[in-house]
Amino acid sequence: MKKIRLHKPLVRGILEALQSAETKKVDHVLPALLKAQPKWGSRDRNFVAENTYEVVRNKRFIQFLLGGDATPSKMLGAWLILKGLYDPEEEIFRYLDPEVIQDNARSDMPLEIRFSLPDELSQRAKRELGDDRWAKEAEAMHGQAPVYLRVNERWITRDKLVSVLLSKDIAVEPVASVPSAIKVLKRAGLNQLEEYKKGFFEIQDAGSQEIAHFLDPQAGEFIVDTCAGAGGKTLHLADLSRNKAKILALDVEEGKLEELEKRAARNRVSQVETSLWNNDILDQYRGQADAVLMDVPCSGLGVLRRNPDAKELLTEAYIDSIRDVQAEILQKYSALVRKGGRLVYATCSLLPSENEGQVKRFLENHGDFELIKDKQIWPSETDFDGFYMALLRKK
Ligand SMILES: C[S@@+](CC[C@H](N)C(=O)[O-])C[C@H]1O[C@@H](n2cnc3c(N)ncnc32)[C@H](O)[C@@H]1O
Repeated sequence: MKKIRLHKPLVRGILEALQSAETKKVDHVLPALLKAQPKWGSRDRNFVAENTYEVVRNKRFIQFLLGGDATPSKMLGAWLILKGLYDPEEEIFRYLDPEVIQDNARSDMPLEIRFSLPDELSQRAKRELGDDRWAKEAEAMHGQAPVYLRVNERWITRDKLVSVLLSKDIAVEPVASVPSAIKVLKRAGLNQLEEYKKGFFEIQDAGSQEIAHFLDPQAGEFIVDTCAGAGGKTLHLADLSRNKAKILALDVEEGKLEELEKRAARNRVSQVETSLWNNDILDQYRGQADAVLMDVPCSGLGVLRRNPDAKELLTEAYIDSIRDVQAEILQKYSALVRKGGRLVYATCSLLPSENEGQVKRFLENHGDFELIKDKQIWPSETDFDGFYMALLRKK
């Protein structure tokens, strides 16, 4: 195997991140670590970030290569060997045999090991989706997630933003099937750009963008976004309605709504009001909303590749409990929809029990609603994250 020299501080940086990631979320660990190294250039930063994420994402697979549980140091060594980066001078490669590791990687192994999935989660997905569909989706969701932008069409057209970004050497292309989406072909410091600071675009998966289009907000409407979080979809609804719909953004977490308000200021959106969920909201707005978006909490199975360390948490018990929350939100907030009004129920899950199953159960108990259309976005067919959305109408 070809030997190369690895830059020691970078190897130490990855190791430090991996050690911290044993007890903390990798999303929290990495930014702090990179911030403490202002002298690293963008290539070095990418090298550290990518390899940290990859080792976390491939944990079970790497353990298989090493014949069992292993230290972060050995895991990183094995991973770099697989990528063809081998430096026998480096401590992390000591006691590792590159040939054995490469042979092990070529051997037959179940999908749960190949894609580092917990057995319980994978069994559930197979039961609900069937083996073939799950195999395709697990593979599609295994790698690094692509980056997409959502253009704020109130401020700039998509074509114009594409040409501005290309002129700055940022490789991008429009996404044919989603009118607001641009795919970023090579990672770049997007949130440092003047265009971002001016609110010309947000960073948002293309599948996620389909949800606001599904609701089709109109100027003059009163819209409630019941699970607004930090406002990814709220802001898109505001842009599509040309900032002319009145939007009430609700959530149960204050910190997220505060973030939404900051983003709304950057997007120059003025028609959004935020509120923590409380029972008075129902009394105040019962039967008044022209449209309600329920972007409910879910297993997040469709966004696994963005949260490589979250999959361990997706036990049967957790998925069942989150389904109860979804049913409760549907039941409770549907009272906000006016007669003839629209309701969009959405998740970032692939599981029918969180998706069409929930909608079916809701319709069985709510004869005053009807299903207009629904859609499942499959990562394997789109390279977007996996989302489900259903458009219902109150009769
Ligand atoms: C899928 S996330 C929403 C993402 C957000 N719409 C966006 O586009 O960025 C689901 C949100 O539901 C919120 N949530 C959880 N339980 C809730 C409840 N009972 N009522 C309202 N929101 C709830 C969570 O705090 C979380 O922000």
